[in-house]
Amino acid sequence: MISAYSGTAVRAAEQPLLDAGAGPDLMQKAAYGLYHAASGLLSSRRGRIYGSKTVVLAGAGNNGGDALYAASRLLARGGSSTAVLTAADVHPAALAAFRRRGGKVLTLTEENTGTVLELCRASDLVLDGILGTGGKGGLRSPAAGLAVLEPARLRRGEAPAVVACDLPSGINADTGEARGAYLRADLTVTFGAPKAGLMAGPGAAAAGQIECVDIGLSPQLRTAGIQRLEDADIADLLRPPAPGDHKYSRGVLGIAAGSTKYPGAAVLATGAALATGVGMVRFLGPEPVCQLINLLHPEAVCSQGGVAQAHVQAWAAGPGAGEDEGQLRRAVDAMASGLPAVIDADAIAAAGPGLGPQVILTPHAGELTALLNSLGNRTDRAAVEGDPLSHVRHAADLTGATVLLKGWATLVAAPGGPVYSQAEATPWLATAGSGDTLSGILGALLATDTSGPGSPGHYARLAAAAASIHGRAGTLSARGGPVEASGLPASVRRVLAGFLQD
Ligand SMILES: NC(=O)C1=CN([C@@H]2O[C@H](COP(=O)(O)OP(=O)(O)OC[C@H]3O[C@@H](n4cnc5c(N)ncnc54)[C@H](O)[C@@H]3O)[C@@H](O)[C@H]2O)[C@@H](O)CC1
Ligand SMILES: Nc1ncnc2c1ncn2[C@@H]1O[C@H](COP(=O)(O)OP(=O)(O)O)[C@@H](O)[C@H]1O
Ligand SMILES: [K+]
Repeated sequence: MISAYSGTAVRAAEQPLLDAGAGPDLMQKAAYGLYHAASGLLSSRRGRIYGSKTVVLAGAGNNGGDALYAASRLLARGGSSTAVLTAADVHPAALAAFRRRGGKVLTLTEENTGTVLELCRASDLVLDGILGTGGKGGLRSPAAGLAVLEPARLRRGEAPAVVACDLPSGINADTGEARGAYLRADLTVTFGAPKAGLMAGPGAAAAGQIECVDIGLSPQLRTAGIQRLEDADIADLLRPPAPGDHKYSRGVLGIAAGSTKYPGAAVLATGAALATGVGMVRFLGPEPVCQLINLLHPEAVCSQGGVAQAHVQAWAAGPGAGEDEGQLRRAVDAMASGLPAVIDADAIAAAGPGLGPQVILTPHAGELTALLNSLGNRTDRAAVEGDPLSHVRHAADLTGATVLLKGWATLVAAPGGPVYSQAEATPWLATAGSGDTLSGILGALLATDTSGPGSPGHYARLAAAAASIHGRAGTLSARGGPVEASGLPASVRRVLAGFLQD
């Protein structure tokens, strides 16, 4: 499990060490970690450090100090380096050390921004040390002019690798918000602990890969702001069948998805649930959709009955329900059943206060906006996309349900409890029907779960695991190209086989 902390929490953890005079030592540890990661990147891109060109973007605070000390170490290995100062009062000792090693220095102005961008693009590496956890708001002029710099991962052809020192400059370390211009990175080398702002919203998309350097803060860090499940955590949540199992002991999932208008959603949700593994799928829906499911997934048991008549361990309801009154009624009944229930798409609008954490709402940003507005919380989609962390937390607290907000980094908030962020997906997953498969995956995990409600955040962990499996399946399906939602179940099977074999 990776635990991320707000910038505020990390700064509070640093304070006793700073009070004890350990500031310079912490900075050297941070700078060494940054140098180590940057030199690894340079070696993999061009074979050696000797002869490499680095541009350091250095702001007024300690973040600039870290970056300058790291660049000094690269200079010592035969690289060349130019420091571009974005503020007047850059860390004096770090700047002096950089100069002593032969680094060149220039000051950024609005007039020379074009030249500096060319210098960056002609280099091998850009170290972003403009702003760290002390940053307030987005980048201001003249540094704001550098925000057009694209990291190598987003460019075709030659481009410098951009390495963010602690966090991409301009990103809010607590929330991941960008309240103005910000830089994007290929790699973020973060100090002490990952910042929550690297795992949510614009910050998550800007950070690139995240590497954490231990500078000895762990004993001081208490409550994580965001957690991320890793392989072992997900494997722990999976329930492969045991020798004594039969189909009912494994778990039965009730699916109320699809409508005569959107029959495909039923096929995708059912296909993904079967690929994730359940004892049985009981499918409820209108006659023509049942016929389609019988044809494409003959193992599913179909009926046009209601939720009360179906004996299941969990529900997945809502995908492709459209305005089908029968399906929307089933989703409402599933929410009220007390059983674990994934509620997606059109059915999310029926959610209100007083739900339990076993109800998992799975909105995208538009659906979350509508839900919050319906609960009297005026907001718009841009605000949700700008600060998904606060909005997903708020929705979980207002409804009492677990809320999974889809996106590049999918966030899952338990009411009053932990928040998880999973970012294994590829933007190719942003395709019609992909959300329907997520409902099926999560429904199957809920139906086969035998550990019960247990600890707070249990359902949020299952939802995070489903998002991770879905994201990995998307990445496997894509291999750098388009994804068709109907191909996802096959990849889900392969992802799970990987977990179960390890
Ligand atoms: N404090 C420590 O001992 C350690 C801190 N570390 C580094 O220190 C950083 C935090 O250092 P600081 O507190 O100096 O903060 P920053 O390095 O983030 O810099 C804040 C400075 O930038 C200015 N500023 C704030 N917002 C601005 C904006 N939007 N535009 C232009 N200027 C702006 C402020 O006036 C202040 O001078 C961390 O992110 C990390 O990189 C590391 O060296 C590890 C140890
Ligand atoms: N930019 C993105 N990068 C990675 N994954 C994304 C991105 N945008 C959306 N996704 C994922 O794709 C899926 C889309 O779901 P959804 O919007 O419900 O689609 P649909 O309703 O058409 O099935 C979600 O799992 C979401 O997390
Ligand atoms: K930075």
